[in-house]
Amino acid sequence: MALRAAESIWVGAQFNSRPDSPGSHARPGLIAVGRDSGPDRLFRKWQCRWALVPAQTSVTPVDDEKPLTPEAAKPVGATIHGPKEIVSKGFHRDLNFLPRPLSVTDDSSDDGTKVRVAYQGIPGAYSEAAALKAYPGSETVPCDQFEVAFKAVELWLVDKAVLPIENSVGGSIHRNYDLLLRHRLHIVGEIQLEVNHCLLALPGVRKEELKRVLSHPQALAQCEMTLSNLNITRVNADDTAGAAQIVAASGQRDTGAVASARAAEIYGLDIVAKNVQDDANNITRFLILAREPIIAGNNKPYRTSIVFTLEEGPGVLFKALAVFAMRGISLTKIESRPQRKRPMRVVDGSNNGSAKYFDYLFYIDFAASMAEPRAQRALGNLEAREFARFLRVLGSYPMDTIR
Ligand SMILES: O=C(O)C(=O)C[C@]1(C(=O)O)C=C[C@@H](O)C=C1
Repeated sequence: MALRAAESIWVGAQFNSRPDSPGSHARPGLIAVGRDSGPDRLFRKWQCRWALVPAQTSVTPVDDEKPLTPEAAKPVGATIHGPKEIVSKGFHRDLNFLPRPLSVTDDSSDDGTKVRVAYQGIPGAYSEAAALKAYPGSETVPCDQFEVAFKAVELWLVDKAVLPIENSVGGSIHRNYDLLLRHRLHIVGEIQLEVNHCLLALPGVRKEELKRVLSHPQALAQCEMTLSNLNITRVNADDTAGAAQIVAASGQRDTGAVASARAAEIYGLDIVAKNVQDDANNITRFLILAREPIIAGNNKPYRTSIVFTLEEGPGVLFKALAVFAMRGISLTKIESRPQRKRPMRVVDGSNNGSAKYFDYLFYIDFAASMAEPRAQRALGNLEAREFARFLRVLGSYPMDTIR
């Protein structure tokens, strides 16, 4: 029996199913196990595998089920491809009730209903457009804050969350980097959206009449030059569509909003100027988050996102990054964020007194899949050579290309 972990069993059996669905109970025979030693342990640690194991594991048997026989436990590989290929011997119930194994593309909910996707903002926000681009025909669920979207996934209120992480003009959305670490969701995909901002106002208003404009801070930053030229005061709002809604409700003719053409339609505003962003190529990259990771493949370009902290010493960041360069792996993004729980590090400079440094978390995206041995070795090296004090793989997922 493969992958019978002599070491610890560290992943539960409840993947891809709702807590109240019949398949969500831990079943004897099907459990996700991961080993914590061996050459590709990091990969296994992150990726987790399905294996069939006999009932005398720590899983509580469901009353009316027979324990799985060793014969039925044989086709370990079959569980990766789907429950239908599992030999049915030993089970009382329809095998379709079993939890689904992880899959590369996971775009339907377990019971065949529409995927529910959380986003921050209200209808007409760019994040809603990104959610629909990622999951056409899905049911989009507005959330008033980024953190609410994270919680909605964790609490099974939705299946996925689509959240902005960086913009080609405004840069990183730091709040979401921080939340990625604070919550235990997995990045299962990304989506890039061309953002074309419009200046919206009450019907009949000309853009010269506007004294004030409301929008999301990122959107205002993306239109910095245009708004300065028009000499308009900028006011922050929770999201672009929310700004449009406020303008529509306020009835103030001197107040406009920077938002999408769809927001103008929804909230009954006029578009007084189109494409008001400073850069014609204004692209926002969104992450797709889920409760379970996907199994990374290598049939298309993949990106992997990790976060780590470093040990002290000269050139440690250089050495950490070298583990990728030495294996020909390109880094596509590096972001550092202060460590909230340990913001300062005191380094004893002996005769010269001690110095205080800010302590950082490093978020790195690299262009390789965790299915590739070179990526597994790079991370193994990062951890084994002890450059990294803490390391977490946030996800390994197919890269999006502009469509
Ligand atoms: O306010 C919205 O419409 C959003 O979806 C948020 C957001 C962001 O947070 O960056 C998304 C895309 C644009 O870059 C501007 C704003």
